[in-house]
Amino acid sequence: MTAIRLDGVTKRYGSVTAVNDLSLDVREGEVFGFLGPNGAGKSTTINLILDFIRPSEGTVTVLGRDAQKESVAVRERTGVLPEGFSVYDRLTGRQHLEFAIESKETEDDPDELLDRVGLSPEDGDRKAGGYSKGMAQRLAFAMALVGEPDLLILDEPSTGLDPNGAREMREIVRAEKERGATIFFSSHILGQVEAVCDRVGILHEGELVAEDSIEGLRQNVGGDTAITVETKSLSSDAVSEVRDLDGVTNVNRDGNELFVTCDSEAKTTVIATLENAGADVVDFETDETSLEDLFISYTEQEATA
Ligand SMILES: Nc1ncnc2c1ncn2[C@@H]1O[C@H](COP(=O)(O)OP(=O)(O)OP(=O)(O)O)[C@@H](O)[C@H]1O
Repeated sequence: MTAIRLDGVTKRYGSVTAVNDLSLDVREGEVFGFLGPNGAGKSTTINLILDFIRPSEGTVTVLGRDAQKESVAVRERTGVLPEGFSVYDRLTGRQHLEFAIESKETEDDPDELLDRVGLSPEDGDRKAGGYSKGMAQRLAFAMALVGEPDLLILDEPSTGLDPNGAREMREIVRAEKERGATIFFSSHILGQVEAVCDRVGILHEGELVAEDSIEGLRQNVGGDTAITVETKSLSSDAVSEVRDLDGVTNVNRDGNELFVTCDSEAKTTVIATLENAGADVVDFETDETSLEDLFISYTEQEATA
């Protein structure tokens, strides 16, 4: 089954065409990165998927159901982390989760959910109005996870998260995929997307200008990629595992920092391999220029077409 299918979808706001004849398939069980510069139409697409707005033309099918006619059934099976989520100031973190659990009529344990997103039981007791940006984002993520949804829609999920929080978010995304969920991950931060996504779609001025694996897209740009990984602890086993990966051409270690040169296809697995091998990854930096090139080459190609 296809988790999300958009077929010839157009959304107009007066003279503005936010999404133009968009056709897109997100496969069941994959992590799909939805990329695009500001104003490309990403939020509009998410709002169409969730039936918050209606298309001017075309059809949207989610989890095998018509997104408009069966929106309630769709939302029951979908967890959403909206962009710019604002908390209810007077409710505690735990009350937010209790509310989400009640709405979805599930048996989740709020404290387990808090723990999963790195919030302590004491944080859960606090009024969310006093939360930091990152804490509020973690809470929103926990709310999206309620009820083991078949589909997770994450709109700019790393907003407000420090590198540690972003890493934890990636781990949860991987765990949710492992559980069998489909994850639709919208962002304009390429590095975050490529560390977890199986495939990406690049949206530009309301049109899909590319739909492929990051490796596939990157092959069009070509060249080796450099990754600098900062860790808190790095075992020699983890370093060896990275060295043994196909496509890794060079690995240099300096204390807890690792410098990896690899071809485009190996890149996605380097961070995952390190994290799976128990390395405590604090932050990583990829060859941003080539990522930018990738993005720009697709978005400018269309602009000049
Ligand atoms: N309610 C609305 N009324 C009029 N125009 C709108 C409305 N919502 C979106 N648009 C326009 O549609 C286009 C796409 O906007 P959208 O918010 O979907 O982009 P986005 O990719 O999510 O951008 P960002 O990364 O900045 O969040 C923009 O030109 C925007 O101004």
